[in-house]
Order: sequence, then structure tokens, then C-alpha cells
Amino acid sequence: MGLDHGVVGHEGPAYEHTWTAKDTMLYALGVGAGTSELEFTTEKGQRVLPTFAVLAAQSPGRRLGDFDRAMLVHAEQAFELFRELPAAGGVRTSSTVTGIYDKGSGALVTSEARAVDLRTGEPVIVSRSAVFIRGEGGFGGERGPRDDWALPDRAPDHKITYATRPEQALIYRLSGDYNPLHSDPEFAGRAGFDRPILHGLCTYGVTGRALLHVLAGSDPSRFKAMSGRFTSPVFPGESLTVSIWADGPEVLFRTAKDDGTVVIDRGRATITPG
Ligand SMILES: C/C=C/C(=O)SCCNC(=O)CCNC(=O)[C@H](O)C(C)(C)COP(=O)(O)OP(=O)(O)OC[C@H]1O[C@@H](n2cnc3c(N)ncnc32)[C@H](O)[C@@H]1OP(=O)(O)O
Repeated sequence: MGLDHGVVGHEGPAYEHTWTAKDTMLYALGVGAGTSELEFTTEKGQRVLPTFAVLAAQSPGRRLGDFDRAMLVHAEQAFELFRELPAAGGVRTSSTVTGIYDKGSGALVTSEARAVDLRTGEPVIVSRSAVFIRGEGGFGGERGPRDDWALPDRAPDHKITYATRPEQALIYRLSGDYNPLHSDPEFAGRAGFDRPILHGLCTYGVTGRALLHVLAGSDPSRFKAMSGRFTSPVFPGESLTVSIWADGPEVLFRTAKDDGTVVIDRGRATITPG
């Protein structure tokens, strides 16, 4: 039992991922877009939500060792997007586990994926993510790097609230993440949750929609980067409020539930001026 620390630093096999216009529309529905965002949810002049970049750059996960999968949660997610994604397209991705850190209550496993255009080889996406495996800390490793994100000491410049649907996770999972933590009450119970929780990347996508519409005039070509830390689970049906501090192209944000619980913290985004 335990994590395999030998995976750190080794690049996995290249993985090719293609997607169709239907895949990107289904993704938009999965992160809550609907009738007021038809350019993302229908084929008429279809464009792609920037946060789809994270899915486009995903590859089958590396085996990290022996542990209870129910104890693994998505902890952090960042991406850089070098150009607007096409409604249908393809990338070749190579990914590397970049670190396994000892956080006491758990282990933090960080990875980086680089995706290039399948046809031209040009860089399209860099995606950095971390998973937190509860109960796998305490192995005497480093705690890992810290960042200098600080909550601005002024009210947010923008606040926007989006509802999620009770069946949101059941729609989102059709974009390819069938982890039963998000659909199976028995499995979720084993992980210590009263009911299935929303995918972190669904919360991330809802948050990305808020940033796109409020700051980028709904233009995906202006959306260059986004990062954040998942700090608390979301249950499907809960509302999400994104608070945004925007002085210029570098943006800070936080996403919280109605009771004030912060679910994405330390948010940063880069949006170019229109
Ligand atoms: C397959 C699943 C996919 C999914 O989509 S799951 C759904 C999305 N994810 C979530 O809902 C996770 C929400 N986050 C949490 O529930 C908690 O958050 C954690 C369980 C991840 C950690 O909580 P705790 O064990 O109480 O940790 P601590 O005592 O707050 O912090 C211990 C150290 O861990 C660092 N840390 C805490 N949370 C995170 C995180 N999300 N990403 C990266 N690091 C984290 C802290 O900073 C600190 O470390 P330092 O002492 O070195 O500063």
C-alpha cells in the first residue's frame, strides 16, 4: 500500500485526443451554460468555453500507487491557453507527475500536461493540476511550494451568481469523468460525503463562464489563463458566487457557496483587454 514516489519526473506516453462540436456543446451544458449562451451550446457560430482546455489536455491518469480512490480529490487546477480552441479539433498531450508533497493530512500530487495541435504541432495548452489524497500524508516528504496569493482588502469589483442544477454532475460526467464520487451515493458515502459531490472541474467551468462573460465580453480569444485551488466540496444544486477583483489583465477571484464557504480560493486569471 502507499504512493509510488518513483513516478515523479517521468513523462508519460503521448496521448492523442480529438473532440467534436457535440463534445464542446455537451461540455458547455455540463458547466451550466444554457439558452442565454447559445454561441457555446448550439452549432450556430459555435465557440468553445476556455475552460474546455483542461479537458482537451487530459490524458489517462498515471498509476500513482495503491490507495483508496475514494480518498482522492481534485485540489488545484491551472491552464494557459495559447489560442482559442476550435469547436472540433485535436491535440497531442504529454504529461508528467511533477511532485508528491507531504501535507500531513494527505499527499498532494502535482502534474503538468502540454498539448500541441495534432496537425501543426503548435503549442495550444499547458495544464497544471494537483490531487489531494487524504490519509496518504505523513511520509516525511517536503511540504511543497507556497504561493503569495492574498485577498485584496477591498470589496470585489464584480460579483456574479450562477445556479447549478441538482443533476449537474450527471450532465457534466458525460464529458468523460465517470468517477462514481459524483454519481453513486454509496461510493460518495465511503468517501465521507452525505451524497455525491460536484466535479471540481464543473465548479471550475461555472467559474470560468463568470470570468468570461464579466471580464472578456464573452470572447474566448481574450481568455488566456486561469488557476485556482479547490477548498471545499460543492453539492449539485448549490449556487456559486464568483467574486472578482480586476485592476487590469491580471485578475484575482474566489468562488463561494450561499453560506459563504469558499470552494475555489486563490483564483487568478489573465484576460486581455478588448
Ligand atoms: C477525483 C475527484 C475529483 C473531484 O472533482 S473532487 C471535487 C473537487 N475537489 C474538492 O471538493 C476538494 C475540496 N478541498 C478539500 O476538501 C480540502 O481542501 C482538502 C481535503 C483537499 C484538504 O483539506 P485538509 O486536509 O483539511 O487540509 P488543510 O489542513 O486545510 O491543509 C493541509 C495542507 O494542505 C494544503 N492544502 C489544503 N487544501 C489544498 C488544496 N486544495 N490544494 C493544495 N493544497 C492544499 C494546505 O495549504 C496545507 O499545506 P501547507 O501547510 O503546506 O500550507
